Amino acid sequence: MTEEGSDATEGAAVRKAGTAPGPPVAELRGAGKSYGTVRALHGVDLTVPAGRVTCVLGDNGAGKSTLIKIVSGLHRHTEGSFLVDGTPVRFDSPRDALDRGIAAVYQDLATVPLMPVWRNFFLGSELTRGPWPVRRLDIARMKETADRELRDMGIVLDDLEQPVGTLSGGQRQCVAIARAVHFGARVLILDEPTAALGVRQSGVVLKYIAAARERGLGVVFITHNPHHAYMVGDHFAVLRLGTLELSAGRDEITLEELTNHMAGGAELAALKHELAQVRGVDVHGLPGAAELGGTAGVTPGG
Ligand SMILES: Nc1ncnc2c1ncn2[C@@H]1O[C@H](COP(=O)(O)OP(=O)(O)OP(=O)(O)O)[C@@H](O)[C@H]1O
Repeated sequence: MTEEGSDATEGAAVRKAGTAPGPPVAELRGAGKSYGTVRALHGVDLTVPAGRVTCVLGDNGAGKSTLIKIVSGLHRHTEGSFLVDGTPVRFDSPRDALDRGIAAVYQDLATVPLMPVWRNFFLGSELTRGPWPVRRLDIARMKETADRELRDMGIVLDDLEQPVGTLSGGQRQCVAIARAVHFGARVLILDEPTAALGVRQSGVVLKYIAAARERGLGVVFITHNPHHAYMVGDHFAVLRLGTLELSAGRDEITLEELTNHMAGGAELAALKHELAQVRGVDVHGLPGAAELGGTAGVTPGG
């Protein structure tokens, strides 16, 4: 695969700015989910417009997985509402979500490592030719289509016959993104796509996130990395203990403020104070309470 612009910093260059967001494809209104007595998510408002990257950030246990499970049809919300194209929905399965154009790409991708790239691209939706009962796999058309779709997303592989397991983690994510786009996704949910990747591979994935947006998809980018989020994000939602702590457009928040929100503001200041008592720990680089208060103008949860 040729990886153009594979430096993470180039992600910033491909971020589209200044155009009006498309209509919301998916929308959560006061949505929440309880597992028995555990309230994993509560009162969350989130809009996923076409042609925009909506970043959902949060620490471990913040509720990110629960949120994507609701939007991708794995779990049903137990409070508030979930709308697709302005109509309230309740999905029974990921298949229902896919039928409405909502596709999720998970960290542990559902690919078969030993199968060629083109075969994985069409896994479960193989093209066939000829009449029943002599219908056969249309290998030529699958290869040609996979090649075209990958190229259209700027992904050039030397050999589509290579097993998908030989691709890097970033390349596999890209194939999964191109696949979702080909099969008609309008909303792409990416669950921590850069979590296990180095800087270079993360840059590649960020580039394809931007490419999906350029093709008019609404992208939900789940991450705990504010730097990655800020390179491509148009809107930022920070979850904390199951509620929306912050919801801000790109022009309403700086990277520094977003990072401070993710760091847990007051908690980090308390941690700094505590660590300052420990010999051998340098806390000079950590922001103090004063620096962490700089998010005025951002509407929490708005
Ligand atoms: N099936 C479940 N049954 C009971 N509690 C659950 C279930 N799934 C999640 N929770 C709880 O809901 C809360 C939110 O979890 P969730 O997995 O959505 O967070 P997360 O932000 O995705 O975290 P991580 O980054 O660690 O995956 C946690 O307190 C978790 O323990």
